[in-house]
Amino acid sequence: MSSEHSTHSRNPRSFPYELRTFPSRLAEGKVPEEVAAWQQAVSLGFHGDATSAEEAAKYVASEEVDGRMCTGAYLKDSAAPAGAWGIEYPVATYAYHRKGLNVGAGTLLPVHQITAVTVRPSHRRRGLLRAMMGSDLAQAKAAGIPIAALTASEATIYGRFGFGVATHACDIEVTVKGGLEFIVPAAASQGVVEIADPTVVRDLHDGIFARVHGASYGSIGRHDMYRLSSSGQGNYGALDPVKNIRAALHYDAEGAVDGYVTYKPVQDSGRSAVEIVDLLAATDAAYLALWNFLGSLDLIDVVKWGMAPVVDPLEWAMAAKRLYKRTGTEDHLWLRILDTPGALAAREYAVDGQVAIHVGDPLGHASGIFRIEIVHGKATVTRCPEDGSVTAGLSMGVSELSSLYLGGVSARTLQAAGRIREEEAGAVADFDSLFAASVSPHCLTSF
Ligand SMILES: CC(=O)SCCNC(=O)CCNC(=O)[C@H](O)C(C)(C)COP(=O)(O)OP(=O)(O)OC[C@H]1O[C@@H](n2cnc3c(N)ncnc32)[C@H](O)[C@@H]1OP(=O)(O)O
Repeated sequence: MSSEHSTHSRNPRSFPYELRTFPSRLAEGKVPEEVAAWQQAVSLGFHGDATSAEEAAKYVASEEVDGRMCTGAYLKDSAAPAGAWGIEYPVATYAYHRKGLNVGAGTLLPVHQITAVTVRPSHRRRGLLRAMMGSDLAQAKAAGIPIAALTASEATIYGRFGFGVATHACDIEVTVKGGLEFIVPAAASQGVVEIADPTVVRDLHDGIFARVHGASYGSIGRHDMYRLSSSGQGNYGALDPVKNIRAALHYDAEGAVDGYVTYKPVQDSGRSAVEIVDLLAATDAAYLALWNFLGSLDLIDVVKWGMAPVVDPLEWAMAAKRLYKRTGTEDHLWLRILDTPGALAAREYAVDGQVAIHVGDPLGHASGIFRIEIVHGKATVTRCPEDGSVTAGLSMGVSELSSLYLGGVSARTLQAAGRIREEEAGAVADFDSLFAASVSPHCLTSF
């Protein structure tokens, strides 16, 4: 039995549950009962509708593409009467799939993406999340995965497990009444934008996303359901196509599609608005041209988007910068380094230099003193003895290192926030010169 399929036993008095891990996959075209019960528990945890058999089959078919592994926590025994949710329904759920994280220089680092974390209301605050997380991160580390990731329902949950915010997403509102004016109009009118049936986006999604992913620092792989949700062809909780979603494609000079936007009209405090469902642009030209198109929509006052980058070229392209309003900024991608040398050596660095850091990790996966030496943009990371012979310039927790990893926040900022300690004068500045990123990391994927 592989470690990923193991059953864990604990003292029944303190932990009357067993954890079981299994793949989300169809068996002879049908959803296995264990997987169906797990899907119901997830719906319950997120206050969704009960999942129909037809929906469960579609979810599982999609999750099979991702190689999703599900963990359930099951009561070892229960006095529940027949028909009630007894030992066959998990009281807690947890899942992962593994894709890639763009860490620069064309490297897609294997990443362990955690999702579908729920604990039944009647079993909360008894350590179920802690048990599932502890067991899962240990297995990911043992499998050689250098980093874990999630997008969180609340910002207060995951720091204690060593996760740190690595990217943010912004809510923006762009006033487009009368059209968008660009400082360099030619930069926003390359190629052609044309309306398409949204089903076309479902089929184009994977190819275009692969290009965007490969080119976008901080991007994380998308699960299969994105083909449907981006194109309005269904999502968790609602598999019927959404009728008011529209799509426009961007064609490059050779006539190849290198970007798209899907959007839908919404009423917004008396204003006529469209909301972007998904916008993928493999080139700068496609990005501005798609915005130029959105700016040309008649009868629309404002375009809204919830996934804009922290530093957005659109804002700098617009003649009337004040018509671009950032209405919110939220934590988006949380990372959790599991293998400090592996993760740090994979990242791209702009300048050469060296720094030594001390990393604390209550779970032990990432902790130690590490010397990071960068030559020609490549890091060599050496674990140092902890016998006092090596002094680290900086001390931080794994959550802080995970936030610093992509350069989305500086060590100076975390020092000012009281979260990292400078042990040797100048170490914060040295660290920042090495870890600074020329582009702000941005991730267009939630999971
Ligand atoms: C990646 C994702 O899937 S994000 C989705 C997360 N899921 C949800 O939001 C669904 C609704 N919420 C839930 O199902 C549960 O409340 C969960 C999963 C958030 C927490 O599960 P629990 O089993 O209650 O957590 P557990 O008892 O293991 O608590 C572990 C620690 O986290 C803390 N904690 C748990 N939930 C929260 C919370 N919502 N906010 C702040 N702290 C929390 C606990 O206080 C405890 O802290 P401590 O060990 O430092 O004392």
